[in-house]
Amino acid sequence: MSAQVLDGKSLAAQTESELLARVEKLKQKSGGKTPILATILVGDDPASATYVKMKGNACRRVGMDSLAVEMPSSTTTEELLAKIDELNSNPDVHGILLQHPVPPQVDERACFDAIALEKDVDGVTCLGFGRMAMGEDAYGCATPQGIMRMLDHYGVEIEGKHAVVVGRSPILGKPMAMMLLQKNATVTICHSRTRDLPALVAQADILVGAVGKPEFIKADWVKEGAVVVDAGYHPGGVGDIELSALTEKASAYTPVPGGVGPMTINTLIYQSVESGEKSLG
Ligand SMILES: Nc1nc(=O)c2c([nH]1)NC[C@@H]1CN(c3ccc(C(=O)N[C@@H](CCC(=O)O)C(=O)O)cc3)C=[N+]21
Repeated sequence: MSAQVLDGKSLAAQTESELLARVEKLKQKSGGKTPILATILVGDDPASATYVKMKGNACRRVGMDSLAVEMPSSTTTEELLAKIDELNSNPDVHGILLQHPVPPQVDERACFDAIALEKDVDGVTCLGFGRMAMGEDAYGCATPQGIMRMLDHYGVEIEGKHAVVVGRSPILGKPMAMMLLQKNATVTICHSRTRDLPALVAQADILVGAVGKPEFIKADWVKEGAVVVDAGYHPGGVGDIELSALTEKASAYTPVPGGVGPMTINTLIYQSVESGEKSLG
């Protein structure tokens, strides 16, 4: 049997039309105001610049504005902290995205954590993570939250399932594991020191590839009927999982491109609209 495609691109497009209506309503209520997402790009990495541009474009498609902040690759932690402070106290800004990665001299964790909780629509702060992990109200980290929204939309059952997350990065694997745990999955987190990764992957009812290495997870490790989520994004349109060989074996999978990527951006925009509604509505 061939697998169900968890189409993130079409779900994101469908959600955008709902968001457009919500932003329109907010504008009427607030005398023409619109939610604003501030995007911060530090340095001149072309891939990061492209992603940030895509995020700004998505804002405009739903009728929001974005405020694009660009800082040179020589930026210090202090300079970036000062910029974040300024955006925190700007009442017209409802969300702040600090694009990862920042240049090596910048303390990325300190800068993420300087983002005010109510503006942390990308879900990168320790406080937001901790609240989410405890089941308290917080904006979820964009990529894993986008994956959760997609699993929910396509009716993938999570409770009681064995979810195996390969990768433990601060804005992907770690929050992903906590979100799946929150939905009552039994969660295994694998990483670079894990012994016998293939044997653990083979146990997954839900497999999440979040290692950042092209096709690192092999198709023949995966259990028949697994739900396969590929959060990797690499040049040439491949993910972290050998997906082409899985379209018959998995029960469902996220394509690359068109799966997790569009849902990441959509979640950032979705949460920015929510933040705008909280302060303008
Ligand atoms: N603070 C922070 N938050 C992030 O969410 C964040 C980040 N930093 N740094 C980099 C990663 C990467 N990321 C992607 C977003 C969209 C696509 C995406 O839409 N990809 C398209 C293909 C895009 C293309 O290359 O044409 C797709 O998968 O269909 C991919 C990757 C967000 N990230």
